Amino acid sequence: MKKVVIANDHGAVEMKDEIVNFLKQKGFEVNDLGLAEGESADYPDMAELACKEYLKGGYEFAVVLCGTGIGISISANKIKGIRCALVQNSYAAEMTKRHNNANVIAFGGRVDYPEKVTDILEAYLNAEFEGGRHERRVEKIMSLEK
Ligand SMILES: O=C(CO)[C@H](O)[C@H](O)[C@H](O)COP(=O)(O)O
Repeated sequence: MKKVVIANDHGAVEMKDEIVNFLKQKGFEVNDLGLAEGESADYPDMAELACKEYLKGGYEFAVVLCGTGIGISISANKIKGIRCALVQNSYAAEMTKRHNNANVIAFGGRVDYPEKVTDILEAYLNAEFEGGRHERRVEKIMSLEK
């Protein structure tokens, strides 16, 4: 079964639950490392949890969420091997897979999106990395870690 790991801080519990249910309906096994209602944590810690678990291998991608998605995506992108995209709509979600081959996708639980967040995630799921000139650019992104 295809696996996904997900984590959230207290700013995105409801949205995390919506995404977990959606991914399960899509046939993913979801490793939910995030918070439930009433719990609280700092978003860099939740980014580290999800991304380090993802990097162990066996996962298709990871999802991270905080109130805006900003803090947790900044944190995720500090971890070697991670290309985290904070996406605002389906177009960005599709393109970050096609062009950046993002391995982590971030959302903000307190953000008003123009579409259902699950539709945005679906655009990412349905897209494929194009390779070609984008491979070279992704390699350049990764070489910035050195
Ligand atoms: O960090 C954030 C934005 O970059 C997230 O929105 C966090 O969820 C937010 O900082 C949490 O703030 P709170 O006052 O502890 O609810």
